[in-house]
Amino acid sequence: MMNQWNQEHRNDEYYKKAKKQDYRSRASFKLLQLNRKYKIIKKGDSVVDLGAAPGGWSQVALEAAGEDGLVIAVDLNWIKPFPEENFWGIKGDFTQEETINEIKRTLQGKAQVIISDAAPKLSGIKDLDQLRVMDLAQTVLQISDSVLKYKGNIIMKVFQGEGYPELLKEVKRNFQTVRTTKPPSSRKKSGEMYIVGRGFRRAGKQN
Ligand SMILES: C[S@@+](CC[C@H](N)C(=O)[O-])C[C@H]1O[C@@H](n2cnc3c(N)ncnc32)[C@H](O)[C@@H]1O
Repeated sequence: MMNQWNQEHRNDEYYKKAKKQDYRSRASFKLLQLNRKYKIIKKGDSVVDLGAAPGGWSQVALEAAGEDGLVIAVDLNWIKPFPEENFWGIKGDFTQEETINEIKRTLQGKAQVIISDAAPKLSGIKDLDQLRVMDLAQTVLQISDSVLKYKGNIIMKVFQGEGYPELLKEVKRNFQTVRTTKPPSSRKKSGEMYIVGRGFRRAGKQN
């Protein structure tokens, strides 16, 4: 018998839309809505998608960046490849240096955009989970230091709680304009928030 979560999920408007429009996840609509509002990904952009499986955000990024763009998708889990030649999947842990090096090798330069919908495995212990969420978000910021182009953009998922104000401050130090937002397709009862940063301005990094 179907449990309550599955039942609610299947009745969900965005779940149905994702099925109908051939998106791999309902999460696709979050990036669609964020990108429509903030114009983060443009044609020809190189995009690094951190925590990308099963690939719903990558699909949207591929559409937004077009055939002259590049999408590199990284996840602990295998991501079924897309037919587009400008898609590159990496199975790996982005907290590990070898994975970062593989991203850099594939990029052959730097990315205009980093998107991260990454979420750690939850233990159910609230404080520990918040710590893991914040650790992962800090790692995403560190990756932007070496992977993102000067004036590049970022979208990252976070959960409000311990460590969130400090993280937000750090994003504000690193980007010219920063917004926090919850797209309409993000479930109201979910504590997730998205930080949108534009204009990466790390000192001395002009490329
Ligand atoms: C909510 S899902 C992403 C959904 C995706 N944006 C989509 O639209 O299909 C979060 C993903 O983060 C991945 N993840 C969490 N920690 C990771 C890490 N350290 N390295 C790589 N992927 C990670 C998980 O494996 C999971 O697939």
